[in-house]
Amino acid sequence: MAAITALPPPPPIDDGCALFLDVDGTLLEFAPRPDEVEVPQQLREALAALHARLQGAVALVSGRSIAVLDILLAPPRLPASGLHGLERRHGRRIHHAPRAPEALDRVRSEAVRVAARHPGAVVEDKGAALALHWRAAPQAGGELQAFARAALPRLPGYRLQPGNDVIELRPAVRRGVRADKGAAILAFMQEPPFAGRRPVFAGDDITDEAGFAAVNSRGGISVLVGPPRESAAHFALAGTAEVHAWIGASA
Ligand SMILES: O=P(O)(O)OC[C@H]1O[C@H](O[C@H]2O[C@H](CO)[C@@H](O)[C@H](O)[C@H]2O)[C@H](O)[C@@H](O)[C@@H]1O
Repeated sequence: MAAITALPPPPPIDDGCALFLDVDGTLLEFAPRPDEVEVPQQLREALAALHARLQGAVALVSGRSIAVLDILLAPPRLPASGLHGLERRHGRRIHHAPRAPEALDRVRSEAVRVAARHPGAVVEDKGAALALHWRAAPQAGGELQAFARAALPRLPGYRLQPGNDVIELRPAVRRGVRADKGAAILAFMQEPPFAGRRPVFAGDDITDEAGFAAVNSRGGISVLVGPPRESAAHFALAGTAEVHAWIGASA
């Protein structure tokens, strides 16, 4: 990875692109809690217009579940990958995330008890994955991260997924294959209408680095959203408002 000083803004999205978009921190402004995000109507309209213009080659690639993405952003009901690449939907094809192991129930209950000591901390149940949030309770960050690290050995096949004021416990693989945002993007790129296009991916978080590497490997356009940091991305936008302007101008 190269150190980032000032990356240029991305070029316009043209008709030959396949567009992949992270959600929180990229399309949506961060909120204190996961269920408090606001979705501008103009964003829905821009996504629908781009979906039509790119002949369907627009997908959401998120740490959220696809079910939650549909609640937040549909219509349009876009192709999507959820849970950091663990699940994927394209048309009627659905690749489900692994089942949650029984041990996760106990870990979740214990996490809820830890979070309850810190007003504002949130335990987000994502099925096979568990997210521990401290955006509204910064003092809880150390304890929640320590809890997640200590719980990891009780969940064979799981890994830690650090993020923006959050740490997640989630399966590392799906059906024996590494699951991350890069793998999800490359899977979409094997299917029409994505295949043969130039991939474009915008994201803000550590989990998005796998997506940047994937589109870079295909000669695509990788866009870091937010303040400069070490990243594999080749382009940058300052925040969600700039993302909205970029995709809005291409819709
Ligand atoms: O890959 P993404 O689409 O960016 O999803 C990453 C995580 O986003 C959500 O958490 C983040 O956004 C919340 C709402 O703004 C915020 O409260 C939290 O601090 C952020 O970490 C979501 O809740 C997670 O499940 C996603 O994995």
